[in-house]
Amino acid sequence: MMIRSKICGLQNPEDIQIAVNAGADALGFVFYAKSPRNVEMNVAKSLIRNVPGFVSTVALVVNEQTSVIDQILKQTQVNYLQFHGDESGEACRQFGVNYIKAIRVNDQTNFAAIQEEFYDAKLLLLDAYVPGIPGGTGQTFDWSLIGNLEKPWALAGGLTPENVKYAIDQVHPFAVDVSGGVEKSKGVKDPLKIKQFLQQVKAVSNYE
Ligand SMILES: O=C(O)c1ccccc1NCC(=O)[C@H](O)[C@H](O)COP(=O)(O)O
Repeated sequence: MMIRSKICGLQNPEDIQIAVNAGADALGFVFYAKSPRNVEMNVAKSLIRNVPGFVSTVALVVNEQTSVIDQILKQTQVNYLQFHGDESGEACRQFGVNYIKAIRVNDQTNFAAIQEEFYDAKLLLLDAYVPGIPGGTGQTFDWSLIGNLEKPWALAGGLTPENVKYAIDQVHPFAVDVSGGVEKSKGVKDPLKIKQFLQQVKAVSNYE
């Protein structure tokens, strides 16, 4: 089966080009001022405008005001919203735009309740739970905590070119999502690691 991939935290046209050419299915843009990967609206607008068709663009937000999200949608015409905070299902669906809900998994995570709350999410994105950090932690989590999910889900959290094949073999996600694992330093993408990561994902996809 083909495993879908998203490269997250993109901030410049060069890295986008590398990711697109190497076959990324989706590109993530962080709209969260506290993140080293944050993109200003005008920059995001120009970056997203130049992403070719059939490559999805995703705006990441954390407990953001409705008016700001309205602006993101209006200015960038991004394809998906990805919610990383404590947003309810109702808060996520109020924009009438396809959305992804990030779930920071720990031993308290109730997968049945999540599936019910976010029944119309296009994907659930399972990420590491690190207190006080909403995402992009670079940490893996205990994959044995992943419960039954009927809807497609993406594995995130601490993935790298070195461990992504193993991770896919272990938990069989619909998609994988990476940020820190394809960086040289916090917030600075490494073109070689982006290519290697996507090559690894495609290699698994070919034999699965
Ligand atoms: O990247 C950030 O800084 C960030 C900040 C706030 C909310 C979400 C954020 N990123 C989310 C992601 O990039 C994804 O969850 C990613 O797949 C996981 O990150 P990583 O463990 O660094 O690969």
